Amino acid sequence: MRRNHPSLLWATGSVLLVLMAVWAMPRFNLFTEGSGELLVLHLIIELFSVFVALLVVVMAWNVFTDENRSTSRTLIFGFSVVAGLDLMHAVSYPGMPDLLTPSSTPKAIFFWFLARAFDLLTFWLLALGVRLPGQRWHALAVAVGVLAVVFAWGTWCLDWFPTTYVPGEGATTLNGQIDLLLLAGYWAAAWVFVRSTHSLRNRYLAWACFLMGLAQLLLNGFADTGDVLLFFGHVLKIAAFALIFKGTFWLGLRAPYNLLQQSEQQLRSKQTELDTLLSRIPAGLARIDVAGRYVYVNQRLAQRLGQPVEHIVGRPFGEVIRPERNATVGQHLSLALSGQPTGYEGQTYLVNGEPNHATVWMAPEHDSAGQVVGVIAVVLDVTEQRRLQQDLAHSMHEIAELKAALDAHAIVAITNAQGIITSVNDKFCEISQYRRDEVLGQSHRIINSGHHSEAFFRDLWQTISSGNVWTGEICNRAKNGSLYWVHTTIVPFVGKDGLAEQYIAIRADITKRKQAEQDAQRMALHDALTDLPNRRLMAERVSQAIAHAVRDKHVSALLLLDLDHFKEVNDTLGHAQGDELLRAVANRLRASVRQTDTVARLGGDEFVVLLTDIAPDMAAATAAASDWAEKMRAQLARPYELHGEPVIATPSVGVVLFGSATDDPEEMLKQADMALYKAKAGGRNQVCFFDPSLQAEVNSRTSLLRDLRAAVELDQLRLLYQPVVDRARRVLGVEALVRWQHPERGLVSPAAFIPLAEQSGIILQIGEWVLDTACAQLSAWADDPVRKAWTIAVNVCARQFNEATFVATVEAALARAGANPAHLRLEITESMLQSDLDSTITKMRQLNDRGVRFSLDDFGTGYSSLSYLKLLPLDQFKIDKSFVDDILNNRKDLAVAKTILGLASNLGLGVVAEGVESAAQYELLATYGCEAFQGYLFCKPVPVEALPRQSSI
Ligand SMILES: Nc1nc2c(ncn2[C@@H]2O[C@H](COP(=O)(O)OP(=O)(O)OP(=O)(O)O)[C@@H](O)[C@H]2O)c(=O)[nH]1
Repeated sequence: MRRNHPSLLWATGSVLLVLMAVWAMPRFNLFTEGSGELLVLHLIIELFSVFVALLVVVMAWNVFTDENRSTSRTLIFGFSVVAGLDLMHAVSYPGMPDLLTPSSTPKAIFFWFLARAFDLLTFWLLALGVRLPGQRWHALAVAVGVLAVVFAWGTWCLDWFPTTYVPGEGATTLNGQIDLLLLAGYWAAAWVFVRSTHSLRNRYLAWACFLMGLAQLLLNGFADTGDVLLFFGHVLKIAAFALIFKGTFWLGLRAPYNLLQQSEQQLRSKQTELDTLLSRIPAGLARIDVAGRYVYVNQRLAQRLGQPVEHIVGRPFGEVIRPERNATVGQHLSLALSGQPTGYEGQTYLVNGEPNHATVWMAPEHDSAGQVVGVIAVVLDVTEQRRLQQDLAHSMHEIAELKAALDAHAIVAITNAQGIITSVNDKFCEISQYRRDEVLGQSHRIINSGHHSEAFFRDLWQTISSGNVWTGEICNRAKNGSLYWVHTTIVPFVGKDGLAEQYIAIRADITKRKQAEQDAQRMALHDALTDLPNRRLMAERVSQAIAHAVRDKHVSALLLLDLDHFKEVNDTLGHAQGDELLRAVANRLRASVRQTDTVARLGGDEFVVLLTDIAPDMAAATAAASDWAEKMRAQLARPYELHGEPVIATPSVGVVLFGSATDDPEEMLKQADMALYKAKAGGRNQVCFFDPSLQAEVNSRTSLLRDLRAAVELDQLRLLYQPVVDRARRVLGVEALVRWQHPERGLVSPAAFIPLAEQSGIILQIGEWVLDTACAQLSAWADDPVRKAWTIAVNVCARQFNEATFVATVEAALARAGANPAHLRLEITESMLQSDLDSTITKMRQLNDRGVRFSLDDFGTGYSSLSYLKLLPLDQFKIDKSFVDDILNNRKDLAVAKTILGLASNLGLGVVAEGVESAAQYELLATYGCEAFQGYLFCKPVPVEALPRQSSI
């Protein structure tokens, strides 16, 4: 509406101006009625209207587009009628030559009114958008019909039309009323045009209607045909027709032209858009004509071909592409030109020499008649795609290999989120012994061994269902009921919602390792020889037994058993037989206890029996334990049969009872050991109970041992020397004897500390010290004229001699002191010769080769086999003091001494008699050939300073 305001203002302004002009203007006749000028002018004006109306018709006939056809029918009909009627009006104007009937003002007015009625009708049809049916020629034919009727009416039947003009009086009232009616009709039409679409045409037509109305206003009430108002009215009509022409011309000629321009513009922009699109799409495009020439290539293809677009277009493909592609491209082009779409993929090289993969499609292009006019080719670079495909294939291959490797080595199962097995590999079936169809659809419960607690599986599910990896060891049960262990890793596959969708379980068979672990664990807690629990397990069992005993208020007993002289079995029958005996002992012990009791081997020939809950109180327990212990002692004391030979191995048994919370396993074992010690000391093959008085004895042993350990470092050991003399009492050498000078205990006798030193191993340290000291002494005597020929005899105990490093230790001592090995004499005992004789001989020979000499100490007290004596590099025998002591009264002792002397003589060895305390002993021994003597008769063991300074005593 706002856009119409200026028009409305103009219209209102024009109306007011015209009305004011008409009002103010003096009325006069411009032309004399019927004058020639008037006629010519009127004719020109009307012919102009006719011309314009005909132009409109011609334009509507030819130019209007299809959608305006209906409008064009209205225009053709309306303006054909108007042109005809205006022509009739002009021709019938008074003064014009007569046409069939005389020209007259009423006749001219009749045709005028009808002409206006039809142009008003046409305006309304256009304003209301009424579309006339039929074809253009229908509209023209109806118009011609109407004209014929109206012409006939105006020519011959004018009387039928009301009088609108009276000559001499002018226009009638009716004339004025018709004018006003027309005016109203025009302006109403103008208003409808304004209110309808705001097209340019409608605006022109609105103005035309308005001017036509205005013309009718001027024509209203004109006096005669020469009236100035009549003239102005016609002028306005010309103006109105000019506007009609303008409006219809715009619609009919300008608008299509504009449309054309617009279309061209759109076409151009579409073309640009298309070009941009075609150059941007990730494919090369080409149109090739039937002659194989490029009609179009997009930028991408041109780049690919390495030439600018303008160089390619118009040239045959063979000149543009690489020569080696000619055959393939030509072949497919021919196929496409034959009307068959085709495509291929191939490798080529780009201008920069890079290899390139492309897929090419060729499709025939047809014209409207269906003839093939060319080919559209699409070239798609698939290098990256191929590379990805290759990578993918490679990855797939790798995954397949990985899977194969996994399947070959791991047990794999996949389950859904609910734990239902959806896939298993062959290994799974192999180890579980289930067929694949037996496990698919089942949960892992099918292989549950019952070994693990519910909490174990709860924890597992909690871990994996929250998206975490679970790793652990699981014991499963195979179909045949056997158990197998797997190291398991369960990996959840988490979906987009963060929840596990499926699980993959990868397992490794660790049954063997588990078995080994269990074996190792068993070995750690059991004795390999007898398969009895060992010391560690026994300690645990004792702790448990203490707890039970306290809880149940029962007394239990711990028995410590040690075979008597087992060492002799080893020594005489061999270690293997010793083992056999230990196993037999273990079996007898096992067989003689209840299931709830425990038999353990502590080591060597020591066994422990734990008898739980034997009685409710100590008195009863003592009796019960005594019975048990006696029973066991008797069982073990029965002869054994080792390789057909009967062997006796009695046990000594130490018993300790327990039942209070303060009992400590280690302490109890010590107490049992004390009782055992007592049994051994009491003559063996007997049972002794632990008695607190034993404790004191043990304590004193312990403190002695503690002091002994420190003795060497604190320099508390002393070496005494006892001379060895010949028959003329000339000193041949000395025997070194160790003593312990304790600050509080005083001089401790060797009998008190040497066994303890041997048991505890301190003897090694002491032995080394003795060797060092003796060698140093030899070295010190090297320049002494009296003592330089003396030998020093050093006692070597079994433990020391059996050390693998014994030879090296002696050599090192000699080397350190720079002593002459020939002056060192090592005294070994018979018992040392009973085990591993070969090694003994080797060691002795090694040292003997260096010059060291050997004496066999205490000869006659042991079980020396005479046969091997000759194998040993011995230098002398020593007759034990026990034979010398009673040699004067005891014939047997004398016989032994004589035998030794005889044997030595036969073997070419020397003999030293020990413990010679009286001259009678000395003389008797000398009588039987003894050449060397040692004893209080000559000299007690004395410090080096107290040794005689002269060569004889
Ligand atoms: N055959 C065999 N002998 C062993 C084994 N372990 C230790 N021995 C030997 O067992 C012997 C234990 O000796 P002891 O108990 O100290 O002494 P014994 O000869 O039994 O004398 P008493 O116990 O004092 O009556 C030593 O000779 C060890 O070498 C073993 O596993 N097998």
